[in-house]
This record gives sequence, structure tokens and C-alpha cells, in this order.
Amino acid sequence: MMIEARGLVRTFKTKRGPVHAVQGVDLNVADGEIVGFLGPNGAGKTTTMRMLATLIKPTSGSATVAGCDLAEDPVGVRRRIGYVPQSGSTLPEAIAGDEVVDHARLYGVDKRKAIADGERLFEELDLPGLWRRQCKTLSGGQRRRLDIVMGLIHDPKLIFLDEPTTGLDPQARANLWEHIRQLRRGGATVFLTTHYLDEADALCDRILVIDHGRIVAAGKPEELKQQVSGDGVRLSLADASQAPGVTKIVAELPGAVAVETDGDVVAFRIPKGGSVLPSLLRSIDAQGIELHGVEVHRPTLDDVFLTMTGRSLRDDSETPAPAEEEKEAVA
Ligand SMILES: Nc1ncnc2c1ncn2[C@@H]1O[C@H](COP(=O)(O)OP(=O)(O)OP(=O)(O)O)[C@@H](O)[C@H]1O
Repeated sequence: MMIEARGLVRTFKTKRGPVHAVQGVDLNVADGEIVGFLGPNGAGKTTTMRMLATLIKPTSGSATVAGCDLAEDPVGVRRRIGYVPQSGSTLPEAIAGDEVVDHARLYGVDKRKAIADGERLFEELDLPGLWRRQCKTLSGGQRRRLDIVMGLIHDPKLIFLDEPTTGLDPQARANLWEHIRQLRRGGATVFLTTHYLDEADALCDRILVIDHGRIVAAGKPEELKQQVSGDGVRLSLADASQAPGVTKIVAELPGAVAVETDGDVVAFRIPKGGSVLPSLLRSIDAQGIELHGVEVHRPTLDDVFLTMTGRSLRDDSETPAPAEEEKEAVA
């Protein structure tokens, strides 16, 4: 096992009282896996990752990371891991290649080897000809790949990536996913945090979902989706004022759960969504209510999150909405 953590807790003391950022996390990451840590803002992803990377001490709990005990041998852990923070770690004015070599030398890598390995990683991560460039002149995607080179230069077995693709355009994200898959092919284990459900789905062998400092779901993306009962149905109404009438009809359908209204949309979950639609549409029509559209979809990771927490984890915005703006399920 590359990571084995038991009962990790981290409480921050603040002027306004204690913040219970991580409240008893158990997790396992096997050798060679890409594991995604998914959750909304403030769920405790970064804090958990920083504990596992020895950057902050757990308030309680224990872990073995890359074969070393976190509390007994943090230096051993640090030598065997790479950590790429959310904000990156390169200085804007610095020369890209110099940053990489300096970073490698912190880990005791000799200069000649650092240059050779760095130049090879620049090729592998699609940064050809950029060794002498100032970091600030690189594009967002290039800078993120440079951050990853910094995390890899001492040849770690385990690499932590905190939100590796936040702020990148879709093409740069897809490109970075491919590089992350390549790391695994090279034998590394990857543990990453993300807000993006599609990223977790496409890239990760296994997903851990965290909310309010606790793991609420764990498994392969497909397994998690199978836990959600039924398909999602969304009805778009011509007139939002008719939502209560539609909600009432939907609530009476046998097997309908998670009925939710948001303006002119009524959404719910139901087994065999496609086959209940004809009679549902007849009932809605019989009430004289006009629909603009109907969608039925197989369970997504967002549905998993909704089922586990009663809240939606949106994947369509750069910055997820604050908690008070999140949709509430209608009882
Ligand atoms: N140094 C700190 N002092 C006080 N509170 C902190 C500190 N670091 C994190 N927190 C709080 O702990 C909670 C968890 O934060 P954390 O950064 O781990 O969440 P996250 O899931 O990584 O969120 P994001 O997706 O926004 O990065 C939040 O309420 C945050 O405000």
C-alpha cells in the first residue's frame, strides 16, 4: 500500500474558535493507482493532502506514506514523495530550468543529473525549448506542467497534485490528464485533488469523496455511480410558476426520489427513467402544463455526491458556488 491513513484529524485554532477541517479520515492508496480526492471548497482535501505530505501535523491519527511512518519518519516520507501545491512553486522572474535544478539539489540530486533529468522531463511533459524561459512568460498549461516537473525531479514513488488543472482550458486539461496517465505508466502512484467531476471520472482509477472533513464515498467511478439508484430526470417548464404543480405530480410517482425544484426546472431520480416518461408527460399535459424540454440521464458523479450529502457538487464553473448558494433538496 502506498498510503494507509487511519483516523486523521486536523483542527485549526482560530480567533473565532476551532475549525474542524479534517474529522477522522481513513484512506488507502495502492501502488500504481491514480486516486482522486473530490469535494467542494473547504471540504478538507488540501488539509488532508498537506498532512500526508508532512507539511502540517495531524491533530490525531496515523499514516504510513510511501513505506514510512508519517510521525516517526517524516524526512523519509518527504524524500519519497513529490508535492505540487495548488498555487505552484515557481517564481515568476526565475528561469524555468534553474528552478528545476535548484529544486532537485534541495533533494541532494547532483547538478549534472538534475540537468539531464530535467531536460528529459521537459521533453516528456511537452515543454521543449523552454528550459531558459522566464516562468512568467509561460502559458498556464506550460506553467502547470513545469510545476509537475518540479514535483518529479527527484524521482518520487508517490506524487501529490493539488488541483492540477484548475484554471486551465479544456484542451490543456485533457493534455495534462495524458501526462498524469504517463506518470502512472512510468510506475508512479498519483494522489490528486480536484473539483471537477469529469476529471475524476476520466482520469482516476479510484475516487474518494470528502465533505465536511469526512470521507462520504470511495470506489471506482463506475462502482460509485452504480450505488445511485435510478436515472436522473429534468423537466424544463415553460412557466416557472407551474413548478409546484409538476413537483406534486412527480412526488406521487412510485420510486421518485430527490425531487428538487430550481426556477423553471424540476429534477428527480427514478428507476428506469425512460419508461416512466410517457405516462408522466400525459399527466403533466392533462393539467394544462407546458414543458420546454425533458432530459433523462444515467447516474453521474454529481448524483453520487447529491445522494451522499444532499447537495450538488457542480462541475461547470471554475469556482464552485459558496455553500449558501447551493441547491437545497425539496423535502
Ligand atoms: N491554516 C488554516 N487555519 C485555519 N483554518 C484553515 C487553515 N487551513 C484550512 N483551514 C480551513 O479548513 C477547512 C478545510 O480547508 P481545505 O483547504 O483543506 O479544503 P479544500 O477541500 O482543500 O478546499 P478547496 O477546494 O477550496 O481548496 C476550511 O474551512 C478552511 O477554511
